[in-house]
Amino acid sequence: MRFWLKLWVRFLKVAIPNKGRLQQPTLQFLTQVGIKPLASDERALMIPTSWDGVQLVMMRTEDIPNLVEAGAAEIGITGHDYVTESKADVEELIKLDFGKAKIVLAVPQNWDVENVEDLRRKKNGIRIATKYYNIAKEYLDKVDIDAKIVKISGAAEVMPSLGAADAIIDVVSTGTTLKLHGLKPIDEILQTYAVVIGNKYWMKSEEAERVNLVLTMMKGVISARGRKMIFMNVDDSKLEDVISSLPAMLSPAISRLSKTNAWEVITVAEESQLPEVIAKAKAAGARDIVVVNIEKVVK
Ligand SMILES: Nc1ncnc2c1ncn2[C@@H]1O[C@H](COP(=O)(O)OP(=O)(O)OP(=O)(O)O)[C@@H](O)[C@H]1O
Ligand SMILES: O=P(O)(O)OC[C@H]1O[C@H](OP(=O)(O)OP(=O)(O)O)[C@H](O)[C@@H]1O
Ligand SMILES: [Mg+2]
Repeated sequence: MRFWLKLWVRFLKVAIPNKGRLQQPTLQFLTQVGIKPLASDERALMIPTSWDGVQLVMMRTEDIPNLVEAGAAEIGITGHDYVTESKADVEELIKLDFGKAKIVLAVPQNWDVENVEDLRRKKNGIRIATKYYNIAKEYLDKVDIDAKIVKISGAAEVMPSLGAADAIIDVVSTGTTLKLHGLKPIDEILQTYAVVIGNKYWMKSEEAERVNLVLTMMKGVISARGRKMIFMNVDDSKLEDVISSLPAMLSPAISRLSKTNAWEVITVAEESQLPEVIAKAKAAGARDIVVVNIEKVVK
């Protein structure tokens, strides 16, 4: 690698949304990872962090795939929809558990059209407003719908009532915005979510070690989400029964309590299974049950 490139990567740059829906959950996630922004000025676009050598670069969510491909940042957090739309040559490295939504084709509620076959038969040559031009084009070709794409950069739902388009392709989660504008979804095109992406060159370079450490910690946070650690005390006579009632990543850990005939049993469980796990352990003879949050699970 050229010397000046080596100097340039003394900072590992992580591109994150400078505004919008993904910004707060991204900052919260990075703080759990150990990358806490250290900036006082809200307008700063390059921000040092608590992880020495790691810098945050604030960018528009939809620009992040192309900028990571170009090497402006080694890794980035953006939406899977924008990675697909941009056709950027980047690697999708970690699927995150926020920013979940769907891209759908929606038409006016009062149309006698319930699915894409109806649309093809009844409404030829319609205009479809969307900010996802490439996703729309590929989809319309695949389902063989003859339509004109009206490229806009947001507020798609209002276009049919303004007469600027007949239907839309847009992002939906609760469906409230579609309903409010007299529209109904008739086909799902793509599931989207927030995702960590990486520049392909850096992933293979000698600098990848530092990038990989950040990715390992990120995966650790995601694995820990939704899991709890459970501690309990168990008398010797009940130990076998309690252990066989418990889930664990491998098997529950035990350690002898001093000056007693009892054990401390430690295990990990999915948060959703917690009431059941506690009920079973208690019925089997466990007591003094303590549940604690897990920060990271590094595999
Ligand atoms: N209604 C929604 N519910 C949940 N997630 C969504 C929703 N809309 C979008 N997203 C997710 O959030 C990401 C960013 O959304 P979007 O492009 O709308 O930007 P934004 O953060 O709202 O900012 P902007 O003001 O530029 O629209 C998308 O890539 C998608 O994964
Ligand atoms: O199905 P719903 O829960 O109603 O969500 C859908 C809305 O969410 C997004 O807008 P966002 O709130 O991100 O604002 P934006 O239009 O400024 O992007 C999207 O553009 C829809 O308008
Ligand atoms: Mg939005």
